[in-house]
Amino acid sequence: MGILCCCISGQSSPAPETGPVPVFLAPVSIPDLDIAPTSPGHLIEGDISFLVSDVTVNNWFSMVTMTFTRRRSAALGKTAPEDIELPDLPDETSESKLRVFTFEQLKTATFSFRSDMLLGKGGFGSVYKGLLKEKLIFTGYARKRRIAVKKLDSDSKQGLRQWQVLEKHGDVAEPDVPKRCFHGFFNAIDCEVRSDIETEVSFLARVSHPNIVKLLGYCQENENKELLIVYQFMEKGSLNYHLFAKRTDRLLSWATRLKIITGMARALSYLHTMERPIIFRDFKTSNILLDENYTPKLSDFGLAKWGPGDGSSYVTGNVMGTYGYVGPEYKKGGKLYVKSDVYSYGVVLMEMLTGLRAIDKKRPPGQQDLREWALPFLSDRTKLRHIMDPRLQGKYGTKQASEIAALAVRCVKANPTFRPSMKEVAERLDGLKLQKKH
Ligand SMILES: Nc1ncnc2c1ncn2[C@@H]1O[C@H](COP(=O)(O)OP(=O)(O)OP(=O)(O)O)[C@@H](O)[C@H]1O
Repeated sequence: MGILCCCISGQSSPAPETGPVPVFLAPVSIPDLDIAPTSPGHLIEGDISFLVSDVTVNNWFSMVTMTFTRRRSAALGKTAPEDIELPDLPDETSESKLRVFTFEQLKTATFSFRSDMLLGKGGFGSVYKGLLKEKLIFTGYARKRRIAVKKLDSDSKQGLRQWQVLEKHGDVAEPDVPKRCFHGFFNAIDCEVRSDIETEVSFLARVSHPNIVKLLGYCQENENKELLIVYQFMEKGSLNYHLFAKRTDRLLSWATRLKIITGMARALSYLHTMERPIIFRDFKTSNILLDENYTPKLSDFGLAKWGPGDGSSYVTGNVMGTYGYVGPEYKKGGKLYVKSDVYSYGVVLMEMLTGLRAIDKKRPPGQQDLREWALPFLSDRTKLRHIMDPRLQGKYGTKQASEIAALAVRCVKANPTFRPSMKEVAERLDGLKLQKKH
């Protein structure tokens, strides 16, 4: 892969007072990033390499001009150096744009996978916070870009675990657990048997949406048997951490809840209306991540599956998902529809209204399954307030809440054909003009 390096010239002319300083960019092919500091105007060093190799010249141009503008503003006392932020990586994530990391790079970024960098553990590995050093030599400013690194356990059992969740409750037959095997990240998508991590990367590499977590790259070092995935860092972690917290400092306001459900409806609608639809299959609060502004992003495509591509309405195969969120047509009948995601979305809507988990064995009998218990309250406007999350202390839009409750009831209909499409759900939520503040 050719690497572009931007050289700057023409610095002798005085910089204008406003607007970006003119810079001249010359693409130069260089063999690696140990650039001899002899050519004037090198802007980069260290781990900035991925920016150089991944961004287009346009991105480079905006980065350079921005840096100049900020540097000059800083000199004029307008901006403190620590305010400097690098532009985000390009939005389009495609296979070719993904960065291939070495294990050493990710080890350094996570301080050797230090325990205090651990963000959480999931079905097939642990997720660590990482800091990638990026330095702009020209300005002398450095910054660390935050990333999230998912490290696959050597013996991943996610598929098995998901099966057990369903099986424990006696809802499915003895599962035929797929054997773990590795096809390579991008060849696996059409294989019947593939690992969750392959599925995750191969789907995430094909999608791009503001409400879907961005895949930045991966590391696949066979000699070390290491498989790692690198994502954008999501500051506030997963939705369930906030929604079910007892602590009031993690309380999600009504406006934030609306922002989250609207963003998720858009993400699912995007997946379902792709040329060949993608069924997410494991929609739940722990797979919704929140950034610093509580913008929600769908994550964890480990169970995602291509939807029907031949005009039929469902696909079949092993039943996978999480108990409490799986529609009856799939759980009992093994038929997976695009609208099976709509069912799971409806259950999440109920959780967002009530602040209660989809399934909680600690609740009194009759209340343990949220869908069963909440349906009569959700269907009757006059009863809705009895089940609204008490932590909201009544601070919610009554009309909005009843409209969302009515949507939830439609989403969890036993027959998938009676459920709305995610496109319709997204449009209805948009129509409520919900996104004023969080
Ligand atoms: N991009 C990210 N930024 C910040 N935190 C993250 C990110 N991805 C995951 N995490 C954290 O790591 C935890 C584990 O994530 P992971 O996707 O492995 O598992 P999960 O979705 O919680 O569980 P499972 O995979 O079993 O469904 C999450 O709950 C979340 O708190």
